Amino acid sequence: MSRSELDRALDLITEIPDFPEPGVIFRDLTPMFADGTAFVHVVDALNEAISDDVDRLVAVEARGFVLAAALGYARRIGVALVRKPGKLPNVADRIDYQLEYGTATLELPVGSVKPGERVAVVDDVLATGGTVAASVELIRRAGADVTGIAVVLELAALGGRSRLDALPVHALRTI
Ligand SMILES: O=P(O)(O)OC[C@H]1O[C@H](OP(=O)(O)OP(=O)(O)O)[C@H](O)[C@@H]1O
Ligand SMILES: Nc1ncnc2[nH]cnc12
Repeated sequence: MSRSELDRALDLITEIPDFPEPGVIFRDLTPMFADGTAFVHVVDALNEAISDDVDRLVAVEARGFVLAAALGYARRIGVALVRKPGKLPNVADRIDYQLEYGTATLELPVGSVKPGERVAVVDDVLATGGTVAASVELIRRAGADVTGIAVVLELAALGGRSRLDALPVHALRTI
């Protein structure tokens, strides 16, 4: 894939000022997800960024699910669906964390990550890093190893990378 095709795909991400609250510039990836060509290029680029020896993907509700589902299908590996609270009937573990705009809780389904597995975390946006850091903690508490993190967009000013214990973070675009 040429760089310009991926750039064209990422250029579909739009900036929405003051959403979901005043002062936040929200990066809306929905136009990129809605464009079939862009979606293919973004998923292919994420796939290249994730090491070949990964046993499982972990994704966070909701936008992370869309990316991880496509990647899991392409690789023929399973996806652990880390969810917002109150959705899962069988919770293995839960963690509270800070978001750019508020606080949140994430829950890991029972049996979705197994001890000793090599896991990559997939999400759309890395902002403060709270979401990915919480996912990494859930994975480690389940006894698995996080080998890397792949995101579409990194908001560097929010310092997410520094919260991730020097884990390899691959962002398709950093702004
Ligand atoms: O690095 P952080 O500061 O933690 O922020 C990044 C997270 O924020 C967004 O999720 P959001 O909670 O808005 O949920 P959504 O995917 O359901 O829209 C985004 O999809 C990431 O998961
Ligand atoms: N500014 C932002 N835009 C989109 N998703 C986000 N998640 C956290 N901060 C975000």
